[in-house]
Amino acid sequence: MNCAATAVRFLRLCAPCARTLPASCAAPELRRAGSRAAALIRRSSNVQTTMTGTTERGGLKTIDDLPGPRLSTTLYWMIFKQFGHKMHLFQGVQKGLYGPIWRSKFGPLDLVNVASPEFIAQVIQQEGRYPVRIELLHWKEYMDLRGQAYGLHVSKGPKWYEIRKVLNPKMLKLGEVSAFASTINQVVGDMLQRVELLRSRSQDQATVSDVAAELYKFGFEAVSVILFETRLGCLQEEIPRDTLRFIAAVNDMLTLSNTVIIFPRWSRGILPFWKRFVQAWDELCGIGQKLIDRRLAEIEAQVRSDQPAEGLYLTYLLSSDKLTRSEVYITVTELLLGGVDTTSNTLTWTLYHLARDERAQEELYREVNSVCPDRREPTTCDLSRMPYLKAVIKETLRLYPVVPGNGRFVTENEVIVGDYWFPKKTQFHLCHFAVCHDEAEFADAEQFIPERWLRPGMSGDASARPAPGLYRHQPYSFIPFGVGVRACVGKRVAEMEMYFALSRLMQHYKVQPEDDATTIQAKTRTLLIPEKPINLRFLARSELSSGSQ
Ligand code: HEM
Repeated sequence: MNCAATAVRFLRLCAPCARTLPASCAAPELRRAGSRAAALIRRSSNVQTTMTGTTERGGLKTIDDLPGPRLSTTLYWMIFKQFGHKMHLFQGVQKGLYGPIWRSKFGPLDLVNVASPEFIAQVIQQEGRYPVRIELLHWKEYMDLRGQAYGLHVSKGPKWYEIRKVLNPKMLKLGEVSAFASTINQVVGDMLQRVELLRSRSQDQATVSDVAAELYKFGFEAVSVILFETRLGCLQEEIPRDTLRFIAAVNDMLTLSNTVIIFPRWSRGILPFWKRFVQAWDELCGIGQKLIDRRLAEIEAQVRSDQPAEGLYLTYLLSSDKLTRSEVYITVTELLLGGVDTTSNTLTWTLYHLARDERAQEELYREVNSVCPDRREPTTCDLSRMPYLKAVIKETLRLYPVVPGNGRFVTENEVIVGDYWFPKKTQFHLCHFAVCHDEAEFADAEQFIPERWLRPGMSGDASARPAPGLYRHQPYSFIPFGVGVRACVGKRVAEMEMYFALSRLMQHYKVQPEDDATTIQAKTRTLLIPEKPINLRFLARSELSSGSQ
C-alpha cells in the first residue's frame, strides 16, 4: 500500500484535551503525568502572546529546523527497503536516525513525528478542547453529497463534543457497560461452537486456520449486537447474504478511503476510486440504516403495546433525543467501523503469543479456573478478580498496539514540543509503536511478559519471571486506546469482549501453534495485522491429562 495511504489510515483511527481529561478516559497516573508535562511546557516556554494575538517565538526552533528524510529517501525506504507494509517498524528506524522528533512528508501530509512519551505528553497537553486526529475531507465530501449528518470523524469543535457527550456515558462507564455482558457472553458461546465446528472439520481434529478471520467474525457480531441490537449471524455456518454484503461494504469503504484521500479531486472523473468509494459508503449506510429502522419499528411497537422498550445501545441512542435520526445512523456506523478489527486483531495476537508461551498460558488458565471453576461462565464481577487476564491483553497491546500510530491536527493552539514551536494546524503523528518497543521505556521490550503489568506479588506463580524495574514505565509510553477527550469511545466494550472471549477460550482449550518453527510478523494495513494467516491448534482441555486441564 502507498505510504501516504498507510499514514492516513493510521491517523484516521487515532484523534483532543488533556486539560479536560475525564476520569473515564485516563488513569490517575496518566492525568498526573499530563499535569507534569503541562508544568514543564509552561516553565520551559519562552513564547509570549502579544496584545495582537501574534506569537513571539523567542529562541525556539521551527518546523523547518526539524531533521527528517527527503521524499526521495522516504520512497527509497518504502520501496527498496520494503517498509511500505512495515510502517510501525519505520517509526523506530526514523527515531534511530533523527531522534524523538522529526518531520516527514507523505503525499499531501506534512507530518511532525514524535516518538518519546514526554513529547507525546506535550502534544496532548496542548491539543485544545476539541482535538482532531486528521481532517477527513473526503468523508465530509461524501456526507455533503448525500446530504447526511456528520458523525464523530467529520464533526468538529463543540458539535463533535456534543456527539461524544451522548455516546460516552453508556460506552465508557464500567457500570453501564456491564449491561452488555450477558449478550456478549452469548456471542462468545457462539464463537466457541464455531471453534468446535472448525476443529472437527480439520485433519487433526484440532487446527483452526486463519484465526484472525474467525475472530473478525466474532468482533463483527459482538459489536453489532450492541450497536444494532440484532444478531447478524456472522458466526453461523451459513452467513446470511446481507451480512456478507455488510462485511464487504465495511472493508471496501475503509480500503477505498485510503486510496481516495491521496488523489487530487480533479482525478475523480478519470480514476474509478471515488465512484467506488461512494458506492461502498452507500451500501454501508444503506444496510446500517435498514437495521436501525427495523429495530426502531420494533421499539415503537413495544411502546404502543405498553411494553417496556428494553435494549442495549441503540435503544439508548434513539431514546436519548439528543441526536437526530441522521446522526444516529452515521454515529452507529462509525462505531462499527472502529470496533471490529481492532478487537479481533488484538485477540489474534494474544492467542498467537499464548500458544508460544506455555508458562503464561498455564498461568492464565490457572487464574481463570480458580475464579470460575468447572468452566463456569465468567461474570463482570469475576473479571475484576482476574489481573493476569488483563495483564495478558495489556502486554499484547504493548507489543502489537493495534493502532500503532495516532494523530493530532492541532487547530486551536500553537504548540511547543521540546525546544520547537509549531503554528496552528500542524499535523502531529504520535509514534506509539516505537515508544512501546523502546528499551528505555520497557525492559526486555521485545519479550512477551504479562507480569510487567502486575504489581509485585499479584501473580500467584512463584516462578514468574518479573525482574526489578520491569513494572515501571512512563504513563504516556502506553496509550493503546489513545488519550484525552478524544480517546477511544469503545475501550470498555472492547475490553469486555476480549476478556470474556479469552477467559472462555482458556477454560475450554489449550492453544498451540500449528507449526512451532514459523514466527509470524506484523504488517501495517492501518492496523497492525498478521502478515500471513495464523493457524492454531485448539486442544480440548476435557481431553487432556488432569494436570493441564
Ligand atoms: C482493542 C480494541 C481497540 C483499540 C486498541 C482501539 C484504539 C483506538 C484509538 C487509538 C483511537 C484513537 C484515540 C485518540 O485519538 O486518542 C480510537 C478511536 C475510536 N474508537 Fe477505538 N479501539 C478499539 C476498539 C473499539 C471499539 C470496540 C469501538 C466501538 C464500539 C471503537 C470505536 C472507536 C471510535 C468511534 C473512535 C473515534 C472516537 C472519536 O474520534 O471521538 N474502538 N480507538
